[in-house]
Amino acid sequence: MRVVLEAAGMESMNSHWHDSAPAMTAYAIVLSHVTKTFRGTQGREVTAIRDVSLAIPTGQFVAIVGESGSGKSTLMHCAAGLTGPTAGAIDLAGTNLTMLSPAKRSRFRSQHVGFIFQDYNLVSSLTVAENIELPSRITPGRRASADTGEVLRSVGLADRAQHLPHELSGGEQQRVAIARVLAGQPSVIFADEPTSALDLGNSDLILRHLHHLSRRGATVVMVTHDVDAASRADRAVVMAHGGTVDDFPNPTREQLIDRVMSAQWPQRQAL
Ligand SMILES: Nc1ncnc2c1ncn2[C@@H]1O[C@H](COP(=O)(O)OP(=O)(O)OP(=O)(O)O)[C@@H](O)[C@H]1O
Repeated sequence: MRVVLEAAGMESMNSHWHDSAPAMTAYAIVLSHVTKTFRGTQGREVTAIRDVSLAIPTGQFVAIVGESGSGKSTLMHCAAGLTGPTAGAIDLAGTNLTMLSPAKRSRFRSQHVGFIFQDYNLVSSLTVAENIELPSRITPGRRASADTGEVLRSVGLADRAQHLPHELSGGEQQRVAIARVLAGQPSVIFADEPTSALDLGNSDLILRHLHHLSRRGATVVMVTHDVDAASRADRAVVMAHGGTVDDFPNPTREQLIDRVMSAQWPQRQAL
């Protein structure tokens, strides 16, 4: 572990995670000094994340938590290879993403990575079953998918296979998105605010599935501003102003509320 942390330049930031980490040697994701700057209209630049280093062991369920604008989505998009960093290096599932062309990066992503988005991202013209089978049908080299009926049963939607997404509630659509990930069996899963539009029961189900997936060996990165959801992860990395400011193993809701608020709004102490 020390070797990778040193490579990522992050020994001190992760010291308490380091102390309690299980004896894992493999890392699914390593970000080394990653910066992402967007050039907006009229040439104005916004640096969304700055010099971020982070190492995520294989099989860990990690939450990236922080206030709006802190850089969570940008970090996730860089780590998943959806966008290239301005500086720094990203290693995902043993492959240096920054060395790949956009086309190769896209192929790599479709073979190894699963996504769950806040707005479900289902293809509206395809049935629930077709949405679940789509990634393995269009991706050469993708691992054989699990049985569609079986994964639908596991998310409580066995009787909805032939329905279109608009015939389902938001919670049910997110359960289809989880079923799609279960079917594709990716080694790394990125979830961007997967529970923010859901009621308590559906949120709980999604979080249980994410936890279960990580226990089966998948690495799960969940971006959220919901500290309740984040406290269900093995680890929470707190972001503020484009950087990582803390890193909690087995985070509690109270720890996260306090750290997120003090990082983003230091002036509140004076009130
Ligand atoms: N394409 C872009 N062009 C210009 N600026 C951007 C772009 N994407 C993000 N930003 C800026 O980068 C910063 C971080 O944005 P990001 O979406 O990563 O934050 P976030 O923590 O995910 O926020 P939220 O929780 O509201 O989604 C913000 O100031 C945002 O305005």
